[in-house]
Amino acid sequence: ARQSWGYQDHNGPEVWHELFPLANGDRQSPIAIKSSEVKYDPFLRPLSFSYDLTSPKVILNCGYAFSIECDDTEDRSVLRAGPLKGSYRLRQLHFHWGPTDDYGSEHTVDGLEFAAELHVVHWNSEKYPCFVDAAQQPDGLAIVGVLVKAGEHNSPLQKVINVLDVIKTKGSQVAFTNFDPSSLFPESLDYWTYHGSLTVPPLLESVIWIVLRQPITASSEQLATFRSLLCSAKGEPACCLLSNCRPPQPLRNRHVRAFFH
Ligand SMILES: CNS(=O)(=O)c1c(F)c(F)c(SCCN)c(F)c1F
Ligand SMILES: [Zn+2]
Repeated sequence: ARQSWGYQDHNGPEVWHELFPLANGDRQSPIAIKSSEVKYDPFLRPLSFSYDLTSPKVILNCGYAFSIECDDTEDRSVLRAGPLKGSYRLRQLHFHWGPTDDYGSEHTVDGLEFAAELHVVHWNSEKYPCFVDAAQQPDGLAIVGVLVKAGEHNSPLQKVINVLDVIKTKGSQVAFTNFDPSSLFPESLDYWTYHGSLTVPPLLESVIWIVLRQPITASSEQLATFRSLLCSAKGEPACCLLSNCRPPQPLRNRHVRAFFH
């Protein structure tokens, strides 16, 4: 069968459109945020979230990233307000990164690339019965994006990094609970918001993006641990997951709104 998608030259973001035509859609993510072109929207509200420490259940290496998967069978961890109507249930969180500390975020701000980016994924549990259905709808998902700058050691992140050696190969997973995803948020919850998509195939255009203005930091050693994960399964020739970031996509007929002046 044809190689599935990935991040190498032969199967990376530049050729995803061959298998996933939505790659050339008109509300693709990520985007390059230009602060001079965003519009302050006085009707945007502060973000409101409440996360239950026991929602996270496992951490897994899915081959193109590692993710902390949460129990989303009931409304225990939700995101509300901000640009959203109704409440969105926490599903999972994961990171994107690059081969060096110089780039690896997906969203960029005024041309600035960050070392990595955290995505906290939620789905509209008021309107849709499950994540898979919500992911097909224009208002189905809400993802909080947090930019990660290389710098100071990040101690809440270290709890996640400590288990990465146990999920080195694609398909491996380990129990991971008693964790508060908001421990990874920066102090300011100022955000930009726009309508976009998943940034991996199938690139579904179902995401209300909420990108926090203030980056968090992680040390170079912590970022290097991300790159030591393997995109190969156990028993296969080892290949490191050096980068899993999609470059910015055309804004087309979209506006980015700011919660702050
Ligand atoms: C925005 N980042 S992303 O890479 O496109 C991405 C993922 F990696 C995800 F894993 C999920 S959850 C669906 C799988 N269980 C998601 F909604 C999502 F949008
Ligand atoms: Zn992501």
